[in-house]
Amino acid sequence: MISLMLNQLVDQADIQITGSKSESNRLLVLKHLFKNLELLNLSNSDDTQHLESALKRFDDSSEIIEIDVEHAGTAMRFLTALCAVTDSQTFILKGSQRMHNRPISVLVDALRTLGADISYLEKDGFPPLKIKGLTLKQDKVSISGAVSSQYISALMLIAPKLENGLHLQIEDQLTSKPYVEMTLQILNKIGVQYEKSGDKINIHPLKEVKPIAFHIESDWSSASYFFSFVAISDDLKIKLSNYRQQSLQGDAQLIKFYQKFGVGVEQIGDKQLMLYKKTKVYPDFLKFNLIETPDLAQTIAVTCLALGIDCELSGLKTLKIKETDRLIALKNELEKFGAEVEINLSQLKMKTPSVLNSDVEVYTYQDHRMAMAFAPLTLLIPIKIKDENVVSKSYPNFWNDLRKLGISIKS
Ligand SMILES: O=C(O)C1=C[C@@H](OP(=O)(O)O)[C@@H](O)[C@H](O)C1
Ligand SMILES: C=C(OP(=O)(O)O)C(=O)O
Repeated sequence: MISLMLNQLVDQADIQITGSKSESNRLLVLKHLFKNLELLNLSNSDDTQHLESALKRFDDSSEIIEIDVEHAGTAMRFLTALCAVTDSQTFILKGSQRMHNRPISVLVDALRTLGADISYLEKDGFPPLKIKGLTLKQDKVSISGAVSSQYISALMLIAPKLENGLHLQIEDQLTSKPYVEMTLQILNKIGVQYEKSGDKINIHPLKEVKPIAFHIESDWSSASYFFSFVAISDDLKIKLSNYRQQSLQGDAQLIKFYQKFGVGVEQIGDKQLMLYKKTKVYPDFLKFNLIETPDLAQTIAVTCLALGIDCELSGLKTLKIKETDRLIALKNELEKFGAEVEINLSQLKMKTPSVLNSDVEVYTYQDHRMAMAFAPLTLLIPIKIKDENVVSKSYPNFWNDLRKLGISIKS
């Protein structure tokens, strides 16, 4: 447990966040498949490190290669597809207890349709998995986009290595769409050809890529906590390095969302953004659909709480199967501060209190984003955060970076 307290808020802080974990994890898989990629500004998140260590294990000579990705969702999903096409090796893919309760049958069924040999080792539909790598011959599959976009990205990443590429038909409403776009754009940058028309994606095979250096933009989901700090502050400025307003990451939509919270963004040169407080006039009520940006839900809910803005956040159906059931976790913790929160399967409605309760201990439910989303409340009241080390899943330097704002952090 740590106690956070505002010492003396600085006028301006310079924050350097490492590369996007989503871009990093896609590129690591592609580098494994195509070799010729040089990756700059790779994420230092646990999730990326788990994937990197897992990929090193592919050279093991053991009969069965056992890989543990702990809490890393993209690593679990991307490796499932990659192991399935790694001919003549057998893998056991497992994760944390939570990972063993995050569904994977949509991806496993799609890979089986393509000819993969995958079996469930415990509960049907969930990791751990046993995967016997094969050369997959099929090239057509339909897959639901409603549960997680990561299943679709996983298939797209191995697609150029399939003999005839892959014809994907996405069924149902696609969640987290910008992550699928990101995968397509990254594939395209390394030379993979594709056609996309409505719910159909056709990815062409590619034998090899020309040597290419890829400069990974810093992580927009991690930047969200600083947008929240600026929104809650009177006049804080934060300079973020390695960001562009035009991004492969859907969470760059933060700029649009945080305009409503009075945050302005100025581009400095090619690669830096300055966040500043533009206005202190906000609406009393805000409605956002976050189906494209689920990782921003917690940050936005806490900013609303801090600014006394009642809100209705929708498009949150997938929050239940992330690091924790984020809808329940949010309701529990927002209510500790005095908010009235109603949740259903895909929505959160909040009525904010006129004064925030103090002396609150925020529980984090093994979810990095619970810890980081609540931290900006420190600008208003001292708070305590339980199991603070969870942040390393995506942003290991988070607490050190908060010290740069003038916040004292004591264990
Ligand atoms: O593809 C990716 O890199 C991600 C996709 C999203 O997951 P879902 O598609 O499961 O919503 C997002 O929440 C996750 O943090 C990263
Ligand atoms: C949901 C997340 O990650 P993943 O699904 O990759 O575990 C996240 O980082 O918020």
